Amino acid sequence: MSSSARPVNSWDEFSTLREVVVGSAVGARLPSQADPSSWLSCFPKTPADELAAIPVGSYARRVVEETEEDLEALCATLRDLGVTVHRPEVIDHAAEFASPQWSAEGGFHSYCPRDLTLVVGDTVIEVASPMRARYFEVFGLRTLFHDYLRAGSRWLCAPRPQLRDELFEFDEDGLPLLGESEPVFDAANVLRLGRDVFYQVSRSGNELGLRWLESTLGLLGDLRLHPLRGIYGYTHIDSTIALLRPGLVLLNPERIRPDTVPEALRGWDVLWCPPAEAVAQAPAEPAGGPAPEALGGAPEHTLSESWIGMNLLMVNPETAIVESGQRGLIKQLEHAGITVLPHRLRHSRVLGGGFHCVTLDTRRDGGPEDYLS
Ligand SMILES: NC(=[NH2+])NCCC[C@H](N)C(=O)O
Repeated sequence: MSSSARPVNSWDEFSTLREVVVGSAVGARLPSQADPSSWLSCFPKTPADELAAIPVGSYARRVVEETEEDLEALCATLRDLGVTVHRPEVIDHAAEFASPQWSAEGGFHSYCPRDLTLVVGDTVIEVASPMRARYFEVFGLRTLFHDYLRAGSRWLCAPRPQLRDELFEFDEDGLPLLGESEPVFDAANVLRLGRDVFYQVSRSGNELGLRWLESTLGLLGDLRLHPLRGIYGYTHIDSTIALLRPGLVLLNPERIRPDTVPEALRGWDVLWCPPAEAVAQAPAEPAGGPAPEALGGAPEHTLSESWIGMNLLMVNPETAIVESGQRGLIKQLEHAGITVLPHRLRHSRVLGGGFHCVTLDTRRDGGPEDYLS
């Protein structure tokens, strides 16, 4: 982890990228789905009687090694573009841990730094994720956050969540829901647009989490928080909406219709994402990894839907890093004047993250602009 001499500054999803964290698949594992918080975060559409068929534990060696290759290629491209790149320190995701109310047989991964940390301007915000297995994941970034603090950044943490069983509710079909017994949300439920911030209320971010973020943003400046309800009820917002540049947004047509485009974005030009193109996922066979139940990621049990293909990273308002198999999307972006740098991310569905998920943009050129007037 190289120390950073500059404080964070990140107000949006598209201005020129200067510094970033790129996640890691080292030690990645799928936690037991017997835990309601894992079931809620990982397979919320899977009925209880099908959960047992999902292999848990360490991901297959091939998934990890190929993902690390893909992430290293991403890092090389970003460094060639002059971006300072950080990686998480290795966390023992196999370590068991517990709170007075629950125990976890192990962690998850450090593949998606986007999920647990929100950067708004000069402030690092550690969020309160509803997923128990992720409770200590952010510790892999603490050395970097200490550097940011020394460099002048502000650093806040959401109320430490208890994640008691009462937070995890179930619908009439017995499928998991997120309750309101305490404020919780993943940072990937949030998109930043200068002085405007979008928060998706869903199974990965509740109304109390929205209220806490609203109260906190009020400390950071004259910011406007836009709740998004009824668009996508599941995990994270970044395979539903991608802010490409001021005035241009990529939307998921399976989740948003012209008449349900968020009010604040009406008047923006919309690219409707073409159907996601299947990317070969790891086979189900174990790879002889350390764990007998090594997870290959049977295609029917992936953490992300196919729309993860629209989960892209803007490195500046004219340049995007997109999964190379998404040929229709690449053509559409290029037609909109965006240069696409295609990259592989072979196990994005198995591991649950695309190029926006696997990055945390800590310094960009933009500021608290008003892009909506
Ligand atoms: N930051 C993230 N990990 N985002 C992943 C979102 C994936 C979303 N649940 C989908 O299946 O489309």
